[in-house]
Amino acid sequence: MAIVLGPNQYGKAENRLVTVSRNGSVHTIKDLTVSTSLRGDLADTHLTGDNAKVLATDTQKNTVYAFAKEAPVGEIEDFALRLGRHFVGTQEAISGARILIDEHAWERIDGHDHAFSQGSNEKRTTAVTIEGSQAWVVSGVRDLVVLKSTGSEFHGYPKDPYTTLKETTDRILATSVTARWRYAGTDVDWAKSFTEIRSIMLKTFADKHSLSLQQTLYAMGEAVLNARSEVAEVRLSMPNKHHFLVDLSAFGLENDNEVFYAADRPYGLIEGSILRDDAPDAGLAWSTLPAF
Ligand SMILES: O=c1[nH]c(=O)c2[nH]c(=O)[nH]c2[nH]1
Repeated sequence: MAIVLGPNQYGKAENRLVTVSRNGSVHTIKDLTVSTSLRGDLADTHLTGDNAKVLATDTQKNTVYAFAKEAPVGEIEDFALRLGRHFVGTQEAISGARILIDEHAWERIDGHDHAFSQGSNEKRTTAVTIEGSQAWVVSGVRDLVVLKSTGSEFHGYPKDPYTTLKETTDRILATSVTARWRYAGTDVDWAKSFTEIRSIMLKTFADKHSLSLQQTLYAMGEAVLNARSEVAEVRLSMPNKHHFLVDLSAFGLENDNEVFYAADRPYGLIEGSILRDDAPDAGLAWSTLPAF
């Protein structure tokens, strides 16, 4: 029996980067969380502590901030591709890179030039993987919280000795969408693609009469693939944020689908992938990302 080093990567996680671009008194801000991970010929440092091939995580952090000054950050996918290609292209021992970026949204306060409010916790995300000269881009959105107060039913499920859930033809459906979509290539208008995919998912959530959150999840992914040819696969993770009807009968009150208890846990967790059956091979696109 021999003990060997398995897959490994290293980098600086969650660099918080905020940039201000000025056009006179009109400012634009970008608020990013950037994580870098490098892979390659890294056995020596693990086995003997020889760091000759280890680009320090501190250097990786500095590169993130220097790159933000040397050229406009632009779209998160472009920034991630720049960083990943730089590390792989300039460090002989480094054959691959994984760059994760979350973009935190800020909105202008009332059209103000340089004051902003953070309206929601929603994040635009990207995960770029570089291996040699190849690149894969998986972008997405996190913490996109949505609710519809009707247009959702749930019934027809098996009743076993432990089933207490009542069937319903009218319930609240609420979730916090984590979506990741894999692009077929890298020649993409990232900003336009993001905006349209987000809006397609929201419209489908709103319009689709739901018989289960699973059906809604599939419909959202299907709608994205039907409308956006640049996307090969969509993975969705959607907690069912249950809203339980409160029993008010003890007070002689009838609850006509008006008063709910919003439970925070436990929650149903509905996850799935929707893809084209002729989608190009995923390669390393999903490596080290959560399954959904
Ligand atoms: O849309 C739903 N899917 C389920 O699988 C499920 N299970 C459950 O208890 N409620 C729901 N709702």
